[in-house]
Amino acid sequence: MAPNQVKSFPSVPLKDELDIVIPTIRSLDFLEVWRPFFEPYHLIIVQDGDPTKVIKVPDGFDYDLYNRNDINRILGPKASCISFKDGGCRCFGFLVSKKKYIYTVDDDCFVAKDPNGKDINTVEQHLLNLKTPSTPFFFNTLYDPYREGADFVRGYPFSLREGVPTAVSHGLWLNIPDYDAPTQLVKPLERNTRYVDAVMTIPKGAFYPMCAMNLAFDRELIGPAMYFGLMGDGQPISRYDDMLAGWCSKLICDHLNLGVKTGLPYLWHSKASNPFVNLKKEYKGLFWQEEIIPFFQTLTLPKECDTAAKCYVELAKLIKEKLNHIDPYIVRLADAMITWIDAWEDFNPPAEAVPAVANAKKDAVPPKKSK
Ligand SMILES: O=c1ccn([C@@H]2O[C@H](COP(=O)(O)OP(=O)(O)O[C@H]3OC[C@H](O)[C@H](O)[C@H]3O)[C@@H](O)[C@H]2O)c(=O)[nH]1
Ligand SMILES: [Mn+2]
Repeated sequence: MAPNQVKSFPSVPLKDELDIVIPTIRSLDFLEVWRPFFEPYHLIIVQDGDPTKVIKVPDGFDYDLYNRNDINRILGPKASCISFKDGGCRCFGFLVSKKKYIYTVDDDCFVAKDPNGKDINTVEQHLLNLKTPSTPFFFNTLYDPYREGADFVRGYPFSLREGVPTAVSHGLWLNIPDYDAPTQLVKPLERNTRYVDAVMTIPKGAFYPMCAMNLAFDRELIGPAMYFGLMGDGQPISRYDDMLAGWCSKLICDHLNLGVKTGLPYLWHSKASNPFVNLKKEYKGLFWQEEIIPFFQTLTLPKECDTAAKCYVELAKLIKEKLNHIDPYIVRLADAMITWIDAWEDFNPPAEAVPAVANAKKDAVPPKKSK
């Protein structure tokens, strides 16, 4: 069946293909409203903050919960690359998962309703987005041609209609939009009530502010690039975890001819974090990005970089070399990017890796398992 004939998607949960990763420093009570959609899946919960705090997981969910002690024990010195006191700690869950797809969601996000009043199954829509091709080389004005009731419009080159594999599916949010602190401060009461029934491929060469609140990706295609940086405690910046991963993953997707989609599904984001606290955390990013983003926009990776991991190592080197004048932190970040790839390959050995390394991880002490 040609990809543009994929019009619907079995609602049977693909529990062997996807893990759900949740970073939390608060509570997991939100899982109750997601139960119909999440219960079939394995959850990887990354508990941030005080590891002695007991975070209750509602009964009936299959999960592994990792706190900071687990991360330190499992990664050893390489744990230094995982943020503490920042939602970016979630990338530890991406590392230890063994599934093809990841869905990551924040603990203040709830099930939204579509215009017909139907609960939105975000997992199902993300899987549809990821399992149908993207069209980064030529924009289809009727948006995603692989969706029910859509197709390629007149003039769309037939040579491009197969599309490319989709690596990232970026969902959106009703109610509290993902605004930066200055915008939150001047528009504290603004709520997003606009449901746009569209999924579109972000064109090759265009970057975007990737938000991790409602995000899915193909680990096998782009997992190594989904590092959420060194943020939070002990770092000069926070809340740019997903932005860094967005810049890096989009550059690498463009280089490897992989696609990134944004749009449906929506969820309901309920918690507006404190804009004054957020400003303190993210302000350096507001002006650093004015220099970092043009760096990404003008960067070309060598053609020898034919995997996400190889691209990422090269990118870390270039960031260290070209951006270190911004702040000494950039050097630490670039080094942490390399540590991340080392840790990634410990858990996800490349085909030619020595089996002994892979076995070493089997001896790692298991985390707190579900009941
Ligand atoms: O120190 C921390 C702070 C938060 N978390 C967990 O991360 C998730 C997001 O936290 P929060 O809802 O407070 O963030 P927002 O202000 O809504 O903005 C988010 O936008 C999307 C990205 O996730 C971004 O990183 C956030 O800035 C939530 O699950 C918290 O429990 C944490 O683990 N450690
Ligand atoms: Mn939030």
